[in-house]
Amino acid sequence: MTPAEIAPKDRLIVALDLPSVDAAEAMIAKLGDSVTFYKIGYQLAYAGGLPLIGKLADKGKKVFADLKMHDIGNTVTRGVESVAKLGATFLTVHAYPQTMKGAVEGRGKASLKILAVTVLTSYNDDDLHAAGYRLSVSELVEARAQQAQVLGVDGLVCSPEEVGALRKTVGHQMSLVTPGIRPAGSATGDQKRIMTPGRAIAAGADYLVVGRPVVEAADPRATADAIQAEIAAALG
Ligand SMILES: O=C(O)c1cc(=O)[nH]c(=O)n1[C@@H]1O[C@H](COP(=O)(O)O)[C@@H](O)[C@H]1O
Repeated sequence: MTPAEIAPKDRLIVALDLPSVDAAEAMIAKLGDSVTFYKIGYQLAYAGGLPLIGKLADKGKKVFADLKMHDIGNTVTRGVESVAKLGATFLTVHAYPQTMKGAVEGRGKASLKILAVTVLTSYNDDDLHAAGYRLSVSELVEARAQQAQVLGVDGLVCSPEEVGALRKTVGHQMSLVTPGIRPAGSATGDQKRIMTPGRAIAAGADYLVVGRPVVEAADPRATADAIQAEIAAALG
């Protein structure tokens, strides 16, 4: 699917960062038909949330399995083979060459798309240096994007700040999925590389991942609707 073909509504991915399947199902009911795409990450997956992938897919929703895999190549390959049977649209792995290679092998011809997490949006240059890297965030994102493209990865997770440069590197063949989204006035929390929904879309992001600003809102549905409206306006 080319970026222009993604419906504005399908560009918002709500992160179900919630402590239980019951809490997630209550949030899904609250959001109703406002939200078509959900993300299941560590908190919900480790609380028994993986079967929700199939349940949501059966209801016509799309699911991003944010399992951020990283292990020896063979283990990643076998793990991805298992996830490919669950009905998810996207699966994350960390953007290390062996990991990405193993993930692409595990995906095979399945419909699951592999997203490589370039540099987490809670990191800045100082955090990377503290972790032992010599490159800046923008340099490491760029290097990993090039490696991901060569290895046949389907898309990248990056901050909206890198989207403009990455489009030039990978064109429209790879989906660019951006967390670090903060509607004007919402709390930043632990995110360091952030943008508003409208600016992220204008920068060229295909999908926006939003967690706390929606699931911790007093009215999650109204917040999701407002983000959808901002996305639609930015697309013009
Ligand atoms: O892979 C991700 O989705 C991810 C990558 C990244 O670099 N930064 C990031 O925040 N995320 C996820 O995106 C979501 C952002 O949540 P909020 O900060 O609450 O909007 C969380 O579920 C994170 O795990």
